[in-house]
Amino acid sequence: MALPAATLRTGARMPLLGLGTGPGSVGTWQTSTEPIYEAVKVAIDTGYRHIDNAESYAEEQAVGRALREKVGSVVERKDIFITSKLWNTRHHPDDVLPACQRSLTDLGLDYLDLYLMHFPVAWTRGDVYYPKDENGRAILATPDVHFMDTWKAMEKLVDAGLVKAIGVSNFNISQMEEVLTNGRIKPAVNQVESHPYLVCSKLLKCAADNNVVITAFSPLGRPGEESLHGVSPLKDPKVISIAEKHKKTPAQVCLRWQVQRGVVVVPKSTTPARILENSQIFDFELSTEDMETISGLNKDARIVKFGMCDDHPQWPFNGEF
Ligand SMILES: NC(=O)C1=CN([C@@H]2O[C@H](COP(=O)(O)OP(=O)(O)OC[C@H]3O[C@@H](n4cnc5c(N)ncnc54)[C@H](OP(=O)(O)O)[C@@H]3O)[C@@H](O)[C@H]2O)C=CC1
Ligand SMILES: O=C1CO[C@H](CO)[C@@H](O)[C@@H]1O
Repeated sequence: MALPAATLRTGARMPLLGLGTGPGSVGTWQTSTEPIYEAVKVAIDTGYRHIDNAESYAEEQAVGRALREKVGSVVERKDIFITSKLWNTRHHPDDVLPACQRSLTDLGLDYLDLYLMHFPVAWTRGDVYYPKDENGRAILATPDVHFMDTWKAMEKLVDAGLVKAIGVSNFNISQMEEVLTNGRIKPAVNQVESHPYLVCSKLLKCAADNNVVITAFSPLGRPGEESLHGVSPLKDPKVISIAEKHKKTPAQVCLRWQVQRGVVVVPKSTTPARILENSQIFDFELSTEDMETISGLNKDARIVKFGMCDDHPQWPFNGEF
């Protein structure tokens, strides 16, 4: 099964559907990486050809084990799209190459298809992923590292052939424009939170005008953690009604709405039946009216806010998306 793909500014094809491997809200994390190892194998057997990773998920070794079992037998390396992300504690230009090399080693790869700057905010250097002070605030980098300095170090990863494309994540419109204007290499992708309650229409327009592909993270609104964040697009009566009309599930409707407007989705599941369910979104079409109804549900409701660093000048969520 060849899944539909977006074309990056590099000419590479990025499958519109990928498997998320992130650990969910801080505080809910599982200690075992076995579910992700199993999920990646199931996903590849199901036909997924895109896996979304990050150093900070602490799951890249498990993903790497799964890839080693599948790449070369079930799928060729060139036919699978692997993303990783540079974490907030690795923004110092001297830390960028080692961080990328570590992800490559853990994933067992000699190149990444896409490497994203995970957030525009630099935290203090070191191996603690969530460095916090006694008040629970993130310890910021001192001196600060501006994201353009980090970006310049990421450009060198492309020059060195370690990554095929670079991009950003959680960058608001003006931050994305800053990289577009000042970067020698322009960002191929901006990965942001998006679901029917966080539609990001202005960002999508700006991205389309500038040849940036948008990836939606938390595309299902992280069901199961609603008590923590109160965002439940899968329970929205209009989403449910559209799903019933198409004999699909609310999750499939949320994912279809994104891919039909050209947005890449990376739903996470470690449940084989849901991994399959989330892939069955290319055999039906939403009407123009369905698309508009879903876009009309926007509430600018954000799950991933990173309030622990909202005092940083580059904290993105007071800007436009
Ligand atoms: N760049 C960034 O800053 C961020 C990136 N991400 C990326 O995006 C991915 C997805 O986002 P995430 O926050 O995990 O949220 P999602 O919206 O993908 O929700 C994941 C949750 O949904 C459940 N689920 C999956 N499929 C279904 C379904 N068909 N019906 C009902 N429930 C379902 C899963 O449970 P189960 O496993 O039990 O099936 C899991 O608990 C992450 O894994 C990560 O790769 C996420 C957050 C931030
Ligand atoms: O990428 C991510 C950023 O931080 C989140 C914390 O809510 C992670 O869980 C997530 O997967």
